[in-house]
Amino acid sequence: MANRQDSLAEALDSEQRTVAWLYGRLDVARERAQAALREVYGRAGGTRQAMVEREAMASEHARRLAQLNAVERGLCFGRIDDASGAGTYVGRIGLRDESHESVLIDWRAPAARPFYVATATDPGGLVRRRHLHLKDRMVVGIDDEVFDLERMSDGDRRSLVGEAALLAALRRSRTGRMGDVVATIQTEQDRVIRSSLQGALVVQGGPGTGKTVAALHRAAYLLYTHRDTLERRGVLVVGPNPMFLRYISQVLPALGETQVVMTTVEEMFPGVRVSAADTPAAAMVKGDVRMAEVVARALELRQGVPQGDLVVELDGLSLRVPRERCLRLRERAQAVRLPHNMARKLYVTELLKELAKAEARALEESLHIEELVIEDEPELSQPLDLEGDLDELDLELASQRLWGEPVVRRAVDELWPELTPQRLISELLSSFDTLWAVAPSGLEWHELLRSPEAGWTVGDVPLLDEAAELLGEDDSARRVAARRASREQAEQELYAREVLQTTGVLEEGVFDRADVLAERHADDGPALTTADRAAADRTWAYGHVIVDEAQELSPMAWRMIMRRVPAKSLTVVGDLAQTGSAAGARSWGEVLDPFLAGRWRVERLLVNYRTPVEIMAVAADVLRAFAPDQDPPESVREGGAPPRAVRMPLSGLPGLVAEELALIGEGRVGVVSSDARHAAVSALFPDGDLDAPVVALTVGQAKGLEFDAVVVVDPAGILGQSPMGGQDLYVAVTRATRRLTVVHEGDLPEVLSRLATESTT
Ligand SMILES: Nc1ncnc2c1ncn2[C@@H]1O[C@H](COP(=O)(O)OP(=O)(O)OP(=O)(O)O)[C@@H](O)[C@H]1O
Repeated sequence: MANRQDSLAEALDSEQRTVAWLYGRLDVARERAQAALREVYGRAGGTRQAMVEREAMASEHARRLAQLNAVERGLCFGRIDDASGAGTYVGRIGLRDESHESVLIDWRAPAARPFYVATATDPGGLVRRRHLHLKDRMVVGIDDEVFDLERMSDGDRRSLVGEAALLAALRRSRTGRMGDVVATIQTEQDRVIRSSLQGALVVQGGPGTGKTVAALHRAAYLLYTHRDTLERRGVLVVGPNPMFLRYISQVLPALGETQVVMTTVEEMFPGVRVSAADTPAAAMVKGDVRMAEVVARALELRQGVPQGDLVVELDGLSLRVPRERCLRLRERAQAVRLPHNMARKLYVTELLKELAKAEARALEESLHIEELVIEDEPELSQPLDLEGDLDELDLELASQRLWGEPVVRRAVDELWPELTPQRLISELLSSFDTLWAVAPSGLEWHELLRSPEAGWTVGDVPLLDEAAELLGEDDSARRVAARRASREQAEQELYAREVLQTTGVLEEGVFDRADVLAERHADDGPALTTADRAAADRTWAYGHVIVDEAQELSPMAWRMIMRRVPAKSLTVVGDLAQTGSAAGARSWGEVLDPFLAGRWRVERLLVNYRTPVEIMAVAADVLRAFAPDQDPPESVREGGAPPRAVRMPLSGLPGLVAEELALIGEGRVGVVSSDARHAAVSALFPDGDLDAPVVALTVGQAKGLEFDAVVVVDPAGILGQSPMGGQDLYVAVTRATRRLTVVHEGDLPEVLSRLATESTT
């Protein structure tokens, strides 16, 4: 025994020396990046070109420095030994020694792959995989997995240590934020992470199978492997709600990646803030793919269709353009297939010419010129043809003059108005007549009717996006402004640097400088990084898009997402058994085939790293009842507290939650209730944000999150709140990592009968 402990101490000691040395290399790399950054900012003046180059170099050094700072915690977490006895260290970043030999392998590099994929049956040349546990810069633990004991030295055999690193990681209390799992990525997850950038990858898996965490590591892997393409085009992560984005917000920065744009469907239309909710029936209709046709037809109704002849009264003249003529102009404008606001220019130009001719005709009529006969001047006696005499230049001048007349402008605007997406959609959804005229039969369009003042809903966002595509955006003004802003920014930076230099602040260190830069980034000034520019631009084409909780997206939302990624390089992450939205997915083929025609692949994750076996048994009952074609995942953890049901009024919740808190120690409690009970429950736990010990949520908000203990309130209400109530209950009971309590006032739903009700106070 003593012998074994000595060996362990020896092994820890030896690893400590290596780890300390690796941290030394990290410090050197940081000093170099700082010096390089300082040197770039120290350079004075120069041409604009030189300034631009300097800015690019400074960004690169600053990025490197940020990356080196991000990897401080757990720099090195693994070691793989092959039969030759050589050990390779795996860490969050790659490092080299003075002679440029690799001393730490980046977890994303091909050489690190054996660390993740070696198994007892297929060790891939490894004899041992070792996990190192660090606290600050100290090695505090070691886990070994041996693949070939025969080929290990005696010393190494004696020092074998083995609490599974994965289980240790899973046992930790939840902090309210998802952490990275670089040290314990499992083989099936590694396949997801390193799957090719090309095409669409669907990651289907039950709750807690690590879909989200694998997708985020995949983002970091893709950025590492295809840095050139993806830094230019950017990577977008779409999550289900802002709370979820906050929950996952620390994963990528901890992996040294800060340039990924994260958003939700509700935030995907710049300038629109969602403030209302749809009924399930309205959400269903808004998400129906036929809404694309509804929007297009509503727009067509706004394109040059007068009720009768167009008549404009101007200075006592009636300018008349026959309806037939207006319709022909409309046909011509539509034939060029430009977006509405651009085709408008064509229509307006032609219509003004028609009005100019109409004016000439009206003038002729008013003067009765055709009746004028001058005896000796037969030339002049010809009936005058003012309209026929107008040449192109006359028409143009007359058009310009007419365009200056408010009455003409009003008439033209009426026929082919310049529209914003907001106006088109708001007017569509609040007009019985328009909806009635444009909706295809079978679509429950009356569910859409709302007042013109109603707030925007999540379901409106894809409709607005659809409208924006059809309307087109004249972004020339924006591009000119961006160019101007970029010039101003370069000048401001030069000024800031000169100020820093003259005041000597620059010499105090790069972080002072970085602060100045950060301030500038926060300004209204120009966006500098790809991520900044992409996030502000609705029409940005991303290099890769990751969609999480993808089963919730409606067909209309998919159309919007697909526009953001013309190359169709996507990671689609979800679980068809958890679909809560009435407009959500029932099968991946149904969702993706309209865009990808079968060109997508699926990876399945089957192991649940979150929910203990005992709780998963309850969840499996729910799944069997409501989605019998879906299989629950297999839990790796067992021995959790038995899940329970408690019958009691809501007033008893604070006491019960306090009990749960005491039982889990450092961790966090999530109180997940039906929509109907949410207001009352959140009044009991008012300051529940993600970092608080207790947070009250609806099922929709809890999607994708996890807590040490979960209290599900009003299961019957959850089941009844929408046509997907069964799936909602499945989501609610799969959020716990350790303890599950179901609180009910009435009878416990049959599907939860496995839970014995504890008390009836
Ligand atoms: N390889 C791993 N090592 C350590 N922890 C892991 C690993 N894989 C997953 N986990 C942990 O398991 C939990 C569930 O992961 P995650 O949230 O990614 O699952 P999910 O499939 O997205 O779940 P849901 O469908 O419920 O949203 C997280 O705490 C995650 O950190």
